[in-house]
Amino acid sequence: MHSGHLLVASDIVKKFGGLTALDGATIAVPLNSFVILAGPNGSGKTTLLNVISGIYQPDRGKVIFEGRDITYTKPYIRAQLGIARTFQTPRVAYKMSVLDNVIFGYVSKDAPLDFRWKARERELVKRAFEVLKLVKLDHMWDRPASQLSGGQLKLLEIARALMANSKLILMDEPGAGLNPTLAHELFQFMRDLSRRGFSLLVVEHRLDIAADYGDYMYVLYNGRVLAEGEPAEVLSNPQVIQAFML
Ligand SMILES: Nc1ncnc2c1ncn2[C@@H]1O[C@H](COP(=O)(O)OP(=O)(O)OP(=O)(O)O)[C@@H](O)[C@H]1O
Repeated sequence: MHSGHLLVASDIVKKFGGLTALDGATIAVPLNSFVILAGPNGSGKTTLLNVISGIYQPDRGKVIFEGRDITYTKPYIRAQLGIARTFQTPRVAYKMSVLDNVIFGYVSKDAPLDFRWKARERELVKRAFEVLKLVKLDHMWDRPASQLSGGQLKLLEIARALMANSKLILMDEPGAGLNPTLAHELFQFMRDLSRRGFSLLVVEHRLDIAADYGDYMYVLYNGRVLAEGEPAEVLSNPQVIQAFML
């Protein structure tokens, strides 16, 4: 089961004291795919992203990335292996330029100063520009990140993940706070990325929009997978409709 997948999180249980946030959830992300993780508030979506990125360790279950068991590996090791995470509120350095955000997002903040200096070498700057071109922010390279719009900040976070050569990008509600036009553009961009060698696992509430672009959807409910499959099909499942109404 699930052979050939980039990531498999199987039978994940995560408890917070007496509360069971995840209760045996299993999801898989194939190579080159855009997978949507949906579910009502409190169903365990963010907790599952945190278990996959290593912020939490599960009480039961396994996380397998490229065939390797990473259930108990530290977040920075997972980042080195190719797992990137973006957050609901973009975590960028607002006073730094767009270009420096891409470069220094790649070089860890606790890296020694001379290493950080080396990061400015030509090759890295060149690559940062290529990545910025990909997210269409190259014309803004010397502006402080504070001048970017909400949608552009999300693209900047994606740029940092691309700069780090990530294979799997975990995103928490990228569509939040964007107008419908921008949300469509962002999801289209994410779909394009998934056709260029990156896989995405995305927690999203704007399902009316995201469903058009995702390859596969999981719906969590009370910490378990209630339904999975092609997005349009999943969203017309009566159990799913009921879960979202409760
Ligand atoms: N660090 C924590 N300590 C205690 N309880 C937590 C913690 N993190 C999450 N929970 C609880 O676990 C459950 C699942 O939360 P989680 O944030 O994963 O849900 P979610 O599906 O992402 O919800 P939302 O859509 O509202 O973001 C909730 O009941 C939440 O209160």
